[in-house]
Amino acid sequence: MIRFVESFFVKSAIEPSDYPASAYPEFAFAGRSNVGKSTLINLLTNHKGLAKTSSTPGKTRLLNFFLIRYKIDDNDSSGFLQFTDLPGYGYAEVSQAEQEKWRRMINKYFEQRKQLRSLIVIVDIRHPADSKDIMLLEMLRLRGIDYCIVATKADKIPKTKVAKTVKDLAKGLGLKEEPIFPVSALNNTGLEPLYNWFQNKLS
Ligand SMILES: Nc1nc2c(ncn2[C@@H]2O[C@H](COP(=O)(O)OP(=O)(O)OP(=O)(O)O)[C@@H](O)[C@H]2O)c(=O)[nH]1
Repeated sequence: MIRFVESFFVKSAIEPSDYPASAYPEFAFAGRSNVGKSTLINLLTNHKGLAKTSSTPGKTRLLNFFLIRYKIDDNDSSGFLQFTDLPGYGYAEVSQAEQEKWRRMINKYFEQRKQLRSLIVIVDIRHPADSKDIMLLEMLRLRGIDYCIVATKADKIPKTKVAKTVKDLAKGLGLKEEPIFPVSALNNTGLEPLYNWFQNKLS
């Protein structure tokens, strides 16, 4: 199984000319503000302070690039990949103009970042598919960008309801073959299928 054994913050950027030049396979994380994006990055990398976490929505407004060293035990291989933490979208107090700025920033990233392997779209398991999530998925489909969904905060609903909630969410988001992974950062559950997914994307 793949493990992320070392992780480093590389830089923050807005414009493509400032993106780090390295061409390692890249995975980007996106989602509405406060869904638990930073928490998920920290959990996956087992590095608490890597992405800043905060209970105040809308803290992440830049693209943050991270370098990750991975190891795969099964075949004794290792290598590097990059994570990009994309700014959160859809916080309540943000104006139309700010949202348009966000769309432009993200579109530029999708256009320029040829090493982008896949996007991890993060949603809160308790909230039905939101128009902002759907808009992002449409952008990805139009560009033919691969993605999966992570439904965070699975601990906030009864265990017996997780499977049905995930099914409804997949339907609401218009998913076809794309996987959806329920995860709880509080209980540290649901990560193995996601690690598996990363490993498959690298092979
Ligand atoms: N119960 C529970 N709380 C979680 C989980 N994941 C994240 N949280 C909490 O949700 C809040 C927001 O988490 P963040 O990781 O800062 O969210 P974010 O999406 O990075 O937020 P922005 O920086 O605003 O984009 C924090 O209080 C976390 O502790 C989870 O799986 N379960």
